[in-house]
Amino acid sequence: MSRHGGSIVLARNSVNLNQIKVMLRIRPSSKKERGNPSSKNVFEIIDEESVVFDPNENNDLLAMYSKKRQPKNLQFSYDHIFGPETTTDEIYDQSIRDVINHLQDGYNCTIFAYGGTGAGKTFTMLGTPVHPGLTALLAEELYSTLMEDGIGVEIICSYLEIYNENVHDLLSDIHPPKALQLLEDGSSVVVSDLSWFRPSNAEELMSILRTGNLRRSQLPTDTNKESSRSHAIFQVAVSLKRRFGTFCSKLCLVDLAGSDRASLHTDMRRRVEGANINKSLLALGSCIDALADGLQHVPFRNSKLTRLLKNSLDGNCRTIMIANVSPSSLAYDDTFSTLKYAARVKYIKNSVKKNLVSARNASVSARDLEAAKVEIALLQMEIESLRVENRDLKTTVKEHVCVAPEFRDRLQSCSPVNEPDDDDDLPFTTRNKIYSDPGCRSSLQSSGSVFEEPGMSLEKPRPRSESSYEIPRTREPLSRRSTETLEIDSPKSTFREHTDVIPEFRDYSQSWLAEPKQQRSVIVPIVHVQERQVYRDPNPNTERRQSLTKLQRAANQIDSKTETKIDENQNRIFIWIALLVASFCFLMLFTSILVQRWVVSGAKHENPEFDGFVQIGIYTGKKSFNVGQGWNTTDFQIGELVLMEGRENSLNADNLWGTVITMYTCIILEVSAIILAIPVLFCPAELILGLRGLSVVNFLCFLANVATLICWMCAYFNAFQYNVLPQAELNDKWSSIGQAYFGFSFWSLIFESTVRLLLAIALLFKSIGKPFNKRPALGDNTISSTSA
Ligand SMILES: Nc1ncnc2c1ncn2[C@@H]1O[C@H](COP(=O)(O)OP(=O)(O)OP(=O)(O)O)[C@@H](O)[C@H]1O
Repeated sequence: MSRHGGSIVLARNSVNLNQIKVMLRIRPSSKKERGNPSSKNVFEIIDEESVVFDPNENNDLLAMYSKKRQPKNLQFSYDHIFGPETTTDEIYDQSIRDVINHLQDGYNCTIFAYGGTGAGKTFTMLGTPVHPGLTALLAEELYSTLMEDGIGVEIICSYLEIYNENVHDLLSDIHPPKALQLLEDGSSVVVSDLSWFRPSNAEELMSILRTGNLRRSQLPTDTNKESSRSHAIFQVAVSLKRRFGTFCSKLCLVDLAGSDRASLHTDMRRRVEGANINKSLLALGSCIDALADGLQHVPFRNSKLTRLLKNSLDGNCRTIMIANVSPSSLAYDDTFSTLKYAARVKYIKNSVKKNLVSARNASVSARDLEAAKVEIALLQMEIESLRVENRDLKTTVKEHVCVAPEFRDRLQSCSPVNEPDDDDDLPFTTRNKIYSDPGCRSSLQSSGSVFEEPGMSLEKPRPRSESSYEIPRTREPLSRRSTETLEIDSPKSTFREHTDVIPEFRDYSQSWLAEPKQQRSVIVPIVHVQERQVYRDPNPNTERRQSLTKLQRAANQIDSKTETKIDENQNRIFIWIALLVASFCFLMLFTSILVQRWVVSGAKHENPEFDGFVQIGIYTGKKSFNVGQGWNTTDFQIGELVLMEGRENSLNADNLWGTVITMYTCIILEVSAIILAIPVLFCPAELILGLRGLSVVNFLCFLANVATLICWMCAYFNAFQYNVLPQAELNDKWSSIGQAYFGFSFWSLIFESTVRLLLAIALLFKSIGKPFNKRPALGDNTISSTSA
């Protein structure tokens, strides 16, 4: 019972969540109202939930008998009454803050401000820079609360107005604004071609809102110099991914246009505007009446406003109505009308449900559809942003280029039109998995490790063996890049993991990009990465982790050995030179043997007119004497020299045998040096013999040469210096004592030995730090299965 006798309680308070929450906000008197003597306060606030409209004045008796209009003296109760002193912040704290929790729980929410023109709707919803409205406060808290979750939160927004019964997109740049269509979609209405934005923070959301406000139709009225001539609906869709599903909720913030008295306007445009505003508000009133009376038919289709607010009034939505009123009697009719509206709204019941899109429960219902619509809007946003990202990437790709055949091939292989032909031949599922990974390209691009240049010929890797492929070596200038084989046991690892884990890949891409563009095509790869399926661990996580650990270890080993790897191209040239030098040396040795002029000894006669000499080889010798009748030449066997009698120092057999043995050793080693150098040319050095092996062989050649030379020097000093002529010629007054000197064969061998020694040193020098003959065993630079 009211303390005001005769007043009627038109609204009752309720805590039912399905009911629309109705709040009354009485704004402070404006300057104009305060300055008007006929203006008086029409409210008496009883408590937080009750207010008396047009209360009886104290001099009741006088009023009763005077001709003055009788005060209505009506008491209204709402969920909350906010007096003129209450700030928007306080309203937010007391009644609006819960909206964030509802959104988080997956409930749709609508807050709409209702009231006559100049009653304070826009002030409440949007506010001013000094007094932020509910939208700003909600936006701030929405981001600060939801973004704490981090991953799985998406917020998008749209802003539209209904002006003269046309729906305009306030965020569209099209001018004049295009009238958008409303499409019936089951129980709800969708605005076609409405643009949605994804603000990343509250400030961005507010700037979107401000942009929309600038485009909103406004005109000054008698009551309000910035009167909104359209109904504005700002929508914020929220998607929250939770473990058990995705909550999709939507917040609608509605700032209705104030009712207008068309008769006050002479301007035709203003009259039409006013008529349309009133028409839509009337339609809203009819709907509220029908809903409050529980009628079967609610005339939502009578206006665009009611069609759009249908779900907020009659559907799955938690709705808050803020009835804005002026305290002044100057807005008496508007205020009374608003109070009645608000009181009727209290009787409307909604059916509020959570919008949970569950993977398990896929039954299609109205609320699922509602959630799906929000989801669709979010996905459309995502598509749009991906389009932009794709365009940016295409631009970036023109400046960055795929850095290695392996990378490029993989990128190529990601494309369905460019599947590698030999993919099926790959022995391991690992490789097939990588090649067929459709996310490969995007993951590579987003990793920032790999780039692709359109127009560049993409060559395939040259498999070294059926389970290996090529990747570029790093830390070498591109022009000197060589081939190496890297074995990595990575049965389940993706290519992305390769690029992430092996620093060489990244280094390569960086060095590649650092080179001038015209030089980039000179790519001589190659490191071979051999993927071997080693693990049979059924637990993919363990396997993956082990694989990554192994990759990391392999990468470290590559790092430490990079400096010691052989540049194959350089090696080939070097080995070619070594082979030519070795062949030349062998030629010298062969010529030495062929010429058989190791020692040449003069033969003097007592008669100085006579002349002669003896050429001494390994097996044979030749004597030439000129006794005045021309030269007389005879061959002889070296054996004869050994067995020769009458010599002061005979040429002993040891020297001869030593020469024969060392000479044969020379021949064998030199031939083998040539033979061994040939395969090294055509296979990786480490795999066959290695440079150091060749160096050793050449050094042995040198030693054999030296041994031969020593034999000859011994023979020279022991025998040839004294006498190489038989007794008969001695008797004929011939003598060779002290006249021997080294011949062509000896000097040729000395020259060859020197060259051979230099070659051996060069090979040794070149092979420093390289494996001796074979590449290291598999376990040395790969990770064997046991190492895990
Ligand atoms: N609670 C308040 N405190 C201070 N000033 C207020 C308050 N409410 C409204 N005003 C002021 O009253 C004027 C009219 O307010 P507002 O524009 O919000 O009205 P409205 O209901 O949106 O009007 P219309 O429907 O014509 O657009 C503005 O100058 C605004 O600053």
